[in-house]
Amino acid sequence: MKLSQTFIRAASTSAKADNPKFYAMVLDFTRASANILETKLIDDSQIKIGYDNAARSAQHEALKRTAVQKKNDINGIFNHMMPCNTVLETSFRVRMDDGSSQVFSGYRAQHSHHRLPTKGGMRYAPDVDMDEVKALAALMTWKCSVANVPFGGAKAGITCDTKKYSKNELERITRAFTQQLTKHGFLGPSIDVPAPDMYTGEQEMAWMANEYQRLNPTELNASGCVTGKPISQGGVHGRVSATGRGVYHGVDLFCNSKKYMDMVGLTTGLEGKTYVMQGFGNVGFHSSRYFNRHGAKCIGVVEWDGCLFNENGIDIYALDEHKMKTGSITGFSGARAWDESKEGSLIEVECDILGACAKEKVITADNAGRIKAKVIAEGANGPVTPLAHEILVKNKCLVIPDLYLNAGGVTVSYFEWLKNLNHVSYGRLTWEFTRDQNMAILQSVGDSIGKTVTPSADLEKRIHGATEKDIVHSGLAFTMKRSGVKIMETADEYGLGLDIRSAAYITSIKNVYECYKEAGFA
Ligand SMILES: NC(=O)C1=CN([C@@H]2O[C@H](COP(=O)(O)OP(=O)(O)OC[C@H]3O[C@@H](n4cnc5c(N)ncnc54)[C@H](OP(=O)(O)O)[C@@H]3O)[C@@H](O)[C@H]2O)C=CC1
Ligand SMILES: O=C(O)CCC(=O)C(=O)O
Repeated sequence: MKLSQTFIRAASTSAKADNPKFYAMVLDFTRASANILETKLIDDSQIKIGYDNAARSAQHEALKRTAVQKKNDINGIFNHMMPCNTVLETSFRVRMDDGSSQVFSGYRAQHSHHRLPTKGGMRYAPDVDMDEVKALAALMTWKCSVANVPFGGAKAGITCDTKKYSKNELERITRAFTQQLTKHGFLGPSIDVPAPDMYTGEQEMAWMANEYQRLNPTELNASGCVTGKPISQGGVHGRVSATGRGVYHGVDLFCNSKKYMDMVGLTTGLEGKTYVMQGFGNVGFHSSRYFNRHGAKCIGVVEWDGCLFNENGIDIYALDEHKMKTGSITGFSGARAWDESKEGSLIEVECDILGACAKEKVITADNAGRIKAKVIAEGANGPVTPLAHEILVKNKCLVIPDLYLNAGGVTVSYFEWLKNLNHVSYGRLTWEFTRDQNMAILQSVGDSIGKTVTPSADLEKRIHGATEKDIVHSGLAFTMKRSGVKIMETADEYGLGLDIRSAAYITSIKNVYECYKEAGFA
């Protein structure tokens, strides 16, 4: 099928009430950007003849090919890149605490095998289905690629409402699903490596790793079958807060760009900016922590069961404590309850930044025109539909897109997986050596000036080598900065203005395209 025929804006046609299927929505974004990239790739292949012999003969060959042939070559690869490579839908029976049994549906989609293992989280929610898991798996491919994390994309889900099950039942559900994934070849450190997502966390990852190790007792790298584990099970420092920390780095990068802030009419820097946070789970809470630490003020929190507002700022630590104790943000005394039925949607209030950190399709063509925030931080996967995205860009809103902004989680998962394969924690081999080396430098300086040089209090704190936490934090900051800058360069190169989503997709698709192209195929 020709690319131009395939890449019709799927969501636009299926979006009467702007409620596109999630997978169609991700394909829509991907295809729109692939179309832009296709034209550029054809133009770029009108190359000048250089001096290197191998390059020259390839260039002569390229010159002989017509634009149509080039387009067909590109389409051949693009068409292979779009659909999910392999999917698993399985049902399994679990014993409940009262002795009865219940059947659950579980899904795993591996979107792209251009790099292995495939990687992506696992969510438990009452409405999870194959479409949602495929959409999230595709997003993982583009996310890993834009962040230069060497994995293909995948995602898993189990249709279940975690609030209805005991801890023992959740453990049996997780172990049973792990058995299914293992049996069908959808789990393993070199095949497919899940991680936390909505309503899963360290505990579920620990059960999964333990079950996989039980089923594969001789597998040396077994603990690398899943990331987001507790430290005692081979986890890495910093994974729990990594997605939120990455959200902060991405928002900080764009908010410190005069060019982007001028486009949306804000001053640079996070200091003094107000924000509303939708979703106060792992991603929402940790993003808020870093926003606050850098001077931003949380004026509203939105959850499915209630909303809070305080124009003087919400103490997010106290709110977290309250949610831990009561299971909900409602009833928190540090802010007033916002009544959406009378006051309208809280995500539509005047603020600088809206953190969309709950779930997909929360901003659609129906409410996009009423959003007043100048920056939307997509901590969640897929919070904005394609039609809403167009409206927001037209209204001069900077949407920092999911595939880039929430890549901090998978980036640190990558570090955890490497730690598991290396069987050694970060910093262990250099800790003492770095201290001795730094002391030797001070001694040498002292000898040459004839004085004893003692380390300052600050140097004393860092005189040892970097800790695991230091390495993870700096690796994450570097990744977010490098990919953010690359996306800005792509936006400039293609003249995309505030359409950072297309810039991120183009950057990402191009990486995967080059990987397939250079690998060749028989
Ligand atoms: N965890 C990770 O590392 C990563 C997660 N993401 C994405 O971030 C998003 C959130 O995930 P995560 O924080 O891990 O999940 P959590 O389960 O920790 O948190 C989800 C939060 O959103 C709230 N919520 C659920 N539905 C709604 C709704 N309709 N409106 C407002 N709030 C709602 C939940 O409330 P309650 O607790 O009361 O039910 C909860 O506070 C998802 O899209 C996920 O795919 C992306 C990258 C990595
Ligand atoms: O940490 C990971 O492997 C994946 C996290 C995830 O599911 C996501 O980024 O959406």
